[in-house]
Amino acid sequence: MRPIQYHTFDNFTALSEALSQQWAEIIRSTPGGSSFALAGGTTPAPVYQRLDELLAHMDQHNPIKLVATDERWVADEDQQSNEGLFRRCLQKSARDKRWQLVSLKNASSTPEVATEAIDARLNAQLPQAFSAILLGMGADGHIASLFPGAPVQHDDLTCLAAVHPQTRQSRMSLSLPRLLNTQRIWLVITGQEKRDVLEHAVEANLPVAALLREAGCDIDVFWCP
Ligand SMILES: O=C(O)[C@H](O)[C@@H](O)[C@H](O)[C@H](O)COP(=O)(O)O
Repeated sequence: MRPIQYHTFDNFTALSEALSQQWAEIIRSTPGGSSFALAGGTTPAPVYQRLDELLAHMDQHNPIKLVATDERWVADEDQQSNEGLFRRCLQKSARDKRWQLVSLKNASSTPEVATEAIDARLNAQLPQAFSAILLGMGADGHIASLFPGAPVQHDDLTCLAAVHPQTRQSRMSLSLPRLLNTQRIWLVITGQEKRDVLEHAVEANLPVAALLREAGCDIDVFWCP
């Protein structure tokens, strides 16, 4: 199991500054292009907003590809959409066309119907390995839309349709193998409850435990109380 490196901050503003600076340096120093899988949810928005500001002052316009770790199967303009969250948080850089979003959605009726087409898009438009993935974690230990009790794929890159256990919302998620194909893993969580969940995830066999067990790189946990 790869070590977890905890980076602890007094508040989320300090956490966002540190992570976005590290992120911007990866972008700045990768002239061939970099790619990132990004979590949605309520936690990471300030990190994306700070990166947007850093991109606005960056001279190098190195190619950047973004993909959601998972997307809710809703209209783009729906406030629940993770891709919509990225567009709202990264407005300046979106306007300046500084990055390309590879969408996890299409006009299909359900994620189940769309999986094959989305997978073909991911395979065609994303590099083999991400420069970094930015994950959140639910209080139940889920990452992306890999929820407790769902079968975990260990060698199939195929994206997967999922249903949120509480909201019953349809989701499309990157699979664990595709998420693990990365040079860096950033897990961004807040509060003591989530830190405790993470620290007991392996014994409780939570979805995040598969990440801890199978990661091919160190896991950087960015945490504040
Ligand atoms: O679509 C989503 O909701 C995310 O991708 C999901 O995996 C999220 O990271 C966790 O549910 C934590 O969400 P919070 O940051 O809102 O606690």
